[in-house]
Amino acid sequence: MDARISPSRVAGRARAPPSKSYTHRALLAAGYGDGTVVRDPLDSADPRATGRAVTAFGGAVEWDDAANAARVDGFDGRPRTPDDVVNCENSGTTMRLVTAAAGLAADLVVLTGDDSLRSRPQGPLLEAVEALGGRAESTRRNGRAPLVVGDGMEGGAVSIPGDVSSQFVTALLMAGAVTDGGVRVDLSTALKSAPYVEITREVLDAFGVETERTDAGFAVPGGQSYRADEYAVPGDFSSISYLLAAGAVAAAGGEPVVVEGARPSAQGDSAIVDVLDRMGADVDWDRGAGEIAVRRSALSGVEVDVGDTPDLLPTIATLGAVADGDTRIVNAEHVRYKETDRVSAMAEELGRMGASVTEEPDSLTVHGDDSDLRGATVDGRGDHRLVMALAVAGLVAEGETTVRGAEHVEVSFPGFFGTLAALGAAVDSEPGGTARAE
Ligand SMILES: O=C(O)C1=C[C@@H](OP(=O)(O)O)[C@@H](O)[C@H](O)C1
Ligand SMILES: C=C(OP(=O)(O)O)C(=O)O
Repeated sequence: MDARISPSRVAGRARAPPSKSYTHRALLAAGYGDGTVVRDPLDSADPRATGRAVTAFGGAVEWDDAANAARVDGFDGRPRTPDDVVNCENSGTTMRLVTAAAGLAADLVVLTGDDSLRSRPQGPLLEAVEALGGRAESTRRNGRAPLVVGDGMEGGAVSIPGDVSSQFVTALLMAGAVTDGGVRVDLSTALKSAPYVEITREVLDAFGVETERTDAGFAVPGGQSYRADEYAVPGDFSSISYLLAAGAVAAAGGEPVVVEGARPSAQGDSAIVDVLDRMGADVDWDRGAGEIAVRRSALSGVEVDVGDTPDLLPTIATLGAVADGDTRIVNAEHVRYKETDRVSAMAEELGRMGASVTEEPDSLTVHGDDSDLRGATVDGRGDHRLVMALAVAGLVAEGETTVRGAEHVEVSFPGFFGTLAALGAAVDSEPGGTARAE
């Protein structure tokens, strides 16, 4: 599906969708337990994949849209061996978290995913599961899915790199809690995306599962049970970043875009508020009310370290194309291991729209002074974050922008185009008309 975006002004209130990261963890934690109602879950493609894995492991997940809840019956401890392969589709979080869970199964579990997911690195996690006494192999012996995992992983200590994916740590902590001996994860290189491990620890704590920071990494004592009657998911700051960016570049003169559902949590991506502030945006976060207001203002380039916040790179790159001066996004190599290589994909696609961008292995610099955004046909490359960041650029490009593969917003923010339209953006994301709020 194509989305066509014409230059627009936006204003009004919008609600952030619930957090994808919290939803994945809550569904799987509920699966490790004996039953939980997950309130305000993100009902989108990636959490649905985690929900199906919980079901395959012997639990049950009922999505109740009317009640805004997912009712989970857990498999209570070690998962049952699934009857069929587990397809994680496009979701890296699902594949990593489910790989460690599968390591606990008595027999073998086969995990696969779409083309993108089967190209993403899993090797260090497979080695860790093997070091803990399970079996974990890549069928193509290239460290990528399809995977064959199982054979009753036990507890113990493992060393893994921290600069490929923090999801390996999350996965081992979640599974380690139900082993007899617990799991200690020592990091052999500095941890990137570290706030995501704090999200994990926050969710596990809410399910009564204790974790620890150690000198070399993290540990989880064994013999624990996941227990929570209810768990409520907060709003998603990666999704919020697109709405705030839309307001910062395209809000109608003097009028704010107000994003609701922005309560403080462990999400590193709340750093988008600080990034916008440093760029000169008129942005105000009322933490108590969970609301962020942003008005359009002149933006200036800044340097942003995305070591902790890889998912913000596409949003910041778009902001950089609108700002004056250079926006340098550094510490970004791990952003290449996502649904696409987002460093080079954003360089190329923003380049098609007239942005001047310099790509280096670990950084992306957008030269705002040499960037004059013009409408173009750009390719979302099957990556939800590219689609959303390029759509925001389309709000201020001269002429019409067509984003290919717009349906991929389904992964994390299914209502994205409707939300933009309700704010007043001229967006046509369906055959037969331009959606614009009255
Ligand atoms: O654990 C999570 O929920 C996530 C961790 C991050 O990945 P990495 O740890 O692989 O950087 C992030 O990019 C991803 O969108 C979600
Ligand atoms: C990288 C992402 O998610 P995952 O790793 O779960 O595919 C993302 O949502 O940007």
